[in-house]
Amino acid sequence: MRPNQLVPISIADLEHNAYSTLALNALDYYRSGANDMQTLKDNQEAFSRLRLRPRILRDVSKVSTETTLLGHTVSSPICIAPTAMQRLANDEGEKATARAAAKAKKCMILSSWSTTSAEDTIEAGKAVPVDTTSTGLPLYWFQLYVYKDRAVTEQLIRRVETAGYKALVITVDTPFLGRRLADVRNVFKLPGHMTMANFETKDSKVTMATILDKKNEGERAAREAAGHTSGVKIVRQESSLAAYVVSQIDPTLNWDDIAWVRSITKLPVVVKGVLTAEDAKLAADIGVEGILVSNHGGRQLDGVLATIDALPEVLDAVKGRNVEVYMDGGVRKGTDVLKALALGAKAVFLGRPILWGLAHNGEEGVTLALDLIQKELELAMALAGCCKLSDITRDHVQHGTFPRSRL
Ligand SMILES: Cc1cc2nc3c(=O)[nH]c(=O)nc-3n(C[C@H](O)[C@H](O)[C@H](O)COP(=O)(O)O)c2cc1C
Ligand SMILES: CC(C)CC(=O)C(=O)O
Repeated sequence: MRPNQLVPISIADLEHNAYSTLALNALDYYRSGANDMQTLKDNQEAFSRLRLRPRILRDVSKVSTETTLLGHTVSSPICIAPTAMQRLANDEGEKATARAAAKAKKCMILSSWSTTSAEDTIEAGKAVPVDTTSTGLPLYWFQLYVYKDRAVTEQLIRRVETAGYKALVITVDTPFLGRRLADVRNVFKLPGHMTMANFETKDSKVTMATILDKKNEGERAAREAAGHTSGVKIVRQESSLAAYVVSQIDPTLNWDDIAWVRSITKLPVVVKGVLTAEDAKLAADIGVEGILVSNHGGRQLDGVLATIDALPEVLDAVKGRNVEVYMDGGVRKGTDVLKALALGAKAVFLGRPILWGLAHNGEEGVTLALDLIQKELELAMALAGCCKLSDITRDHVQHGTFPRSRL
């Protein structure tokens, strides 16, 4: 361990350590939110505006967090959100995360923009022997960005169906990339030896580096055509990711496309990026199996509600409908998980905490991150008088610090 690093006993410690482990390019990409990062900050702060209402004298000697997600039993409602390019944190990247998910029997969503292919990632998870002393199995879902080229999208769906992913999570909050200022300043790009592994063909390796090089070539040609000499400082810098999103991702995406995806696959569909009652109703009307309340970790539209604050209106809007509701954003502690479950979320997903674990030491670090927050949840449940997830109710949480009787 480096001199200023901590022996990690919380997600906050893992984050602290990652700041001195990761290269600036990767650290900034992982930690940033869009623009002023108001929503990024609020995602965590909103949890601390909620207060817990524990019950006592309930025999909490045994606590179970087992649950089901779209019909599959997993050990816990704590899951892994899709984060792109995990090999920036550790060379084993997505494989390390998949193995840690397998050991913990938790659900992992793989990003479309992983630096390990969908097949190699799930194979790494499947190679981990299953712990038969408890029920449940690891579960892998695939996050889908819908490409302009629908043939590319469909081909990817077929691949992940064959590989064994059990749901498609369509991200709907990224018609364009949010403006993350640090990435713009760093002119973020993926190192040349890493690829967007799901989009590699024999003839062309899609790397951020090649995309950026092409773009800079274009800019140089434009400057020269305008009478400037080459070597002039680039005035309009851009992150290569933003350019990649513009070139590949379909900003015309709409509800008909969600219906189209549903029509070409038997896999259940989860819509990721819902923040309002209006859209939750539309998602339920179209028949999706899951809604992930998410603001993309504060990386897209800055100034939107913290997800824990948006969760209640989404839940109210689809009450009684056949759709599971999950949330992500700012979940860092067991008590955060308990608050989200008390409000009614079926599960929570962790984004950056997994990356901090990966940066700490690959698979072991992800296992540690998952274990720390899992143990915190179990303790919080016991201290709140809950032995199983169905014991957790909306009465276990309230807004603000006034006793409920005086609100
Ligand atoms: C570095 C990074 C990369 C991400 N990549 C993706 C992605 O490829 N697809 C996606 O749907 N969401 C992506 N997200 C958003 C996460 O899935 C998730 O919504 C968010 O990280 C949750 O917030 P948290 O980081 O506070 O836990 C990314 C987030 C981060 C921090
Ligand atoms: C490649 C990016 C669009 C992945 C992403 O969703 C993110 O960086 O937030």
